[in-house]
Amino acid sequence: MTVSDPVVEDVVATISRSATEITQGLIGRRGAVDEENPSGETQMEADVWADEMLGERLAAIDGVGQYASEERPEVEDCGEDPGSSDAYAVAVDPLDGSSNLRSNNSMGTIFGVYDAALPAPGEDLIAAGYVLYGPITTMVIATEETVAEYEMTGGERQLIERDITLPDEPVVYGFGGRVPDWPADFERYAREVEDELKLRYGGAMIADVNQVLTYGGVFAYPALESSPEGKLRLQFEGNPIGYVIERAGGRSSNGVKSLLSVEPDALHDRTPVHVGNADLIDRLEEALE
Ligand SMILES: O=P(O)(O)OC[C@H]1O[C@](O)(COP(=O)(O)O)[C@@H](O)[C@@H]1O
Ligand SMILES: [Mg+2]
Ligand SMILES: [Mg+2]
Repeated sequence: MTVSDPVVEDVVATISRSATEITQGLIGRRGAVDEENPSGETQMEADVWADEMLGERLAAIDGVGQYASEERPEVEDCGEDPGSSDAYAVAVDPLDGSSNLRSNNSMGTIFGVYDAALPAPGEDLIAAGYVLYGPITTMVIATEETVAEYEMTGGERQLIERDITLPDEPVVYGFGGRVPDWPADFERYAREVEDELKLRYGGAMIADVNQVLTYGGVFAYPALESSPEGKLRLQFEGNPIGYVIERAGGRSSNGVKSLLSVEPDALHDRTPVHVGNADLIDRLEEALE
């Protein structure tokens, strides 16, 4: 199944082809480099390498006017200005969960295609999705039409399921941050959820969110006492994942409202992230009031 917008299809096909190379290229790139990304986090060799590969390939697509990534400070202009023409902007988290490289656990690649110049609110997304490097490599793509899952074989994607929606009965939860660093109102909510659902937390948002999409439940990287904006980045993580989960019938929230309606101030803004079954996110917002 191809995506009906040709530019989005090109973006998706480019990421699909790169996914196999990324899994193979992780070997030998599991160490840290002596640099920090714009969020002040240590970069791994594979973070920098995957960003360079995806940046070069995505910027070369006709109709992609901007490329931005978690790993580089500024938006790269690569053609038309997305704010004033037919071009789109692509925002990428080249490797999500790269601290899992050393321990060889799951990771992902996240992308969002915005019909606006970056930074932009998630309401300007026209497509978003992710690659999950698990025991097999899969891809989830959300567009205005559908949410679909693919298995990746040798750079080609094979449709497994379309019109994916979150199961009605939630099963799993995963919450990031150290418990003593959780604000008291979030901790009270977490205690309730713990009684109802099973813990699944693996340290890569994509892997944890894919469990929520598959089994139903809630994923959060909440506001912390030490970091009221949480850890995850709105443009590269919060918005794309909020879009996927909302397109699949769930809800996203920064604690107050949909992640997609948050106006960004800067490219690398962080935000508390909560996504999952609608009633679990409604309860979260009530708990944080
Ligand atoms: O190590 P922690 O605090 O549990 O953080 C894990 C979270 O941080 C992240 O790894 C941040 O993403 P990056 O690896 O892209 O920086 C998320 O994928 C994950 O949910
Ligand atoms: Mg990430
Ligand atoms: Mg990353």
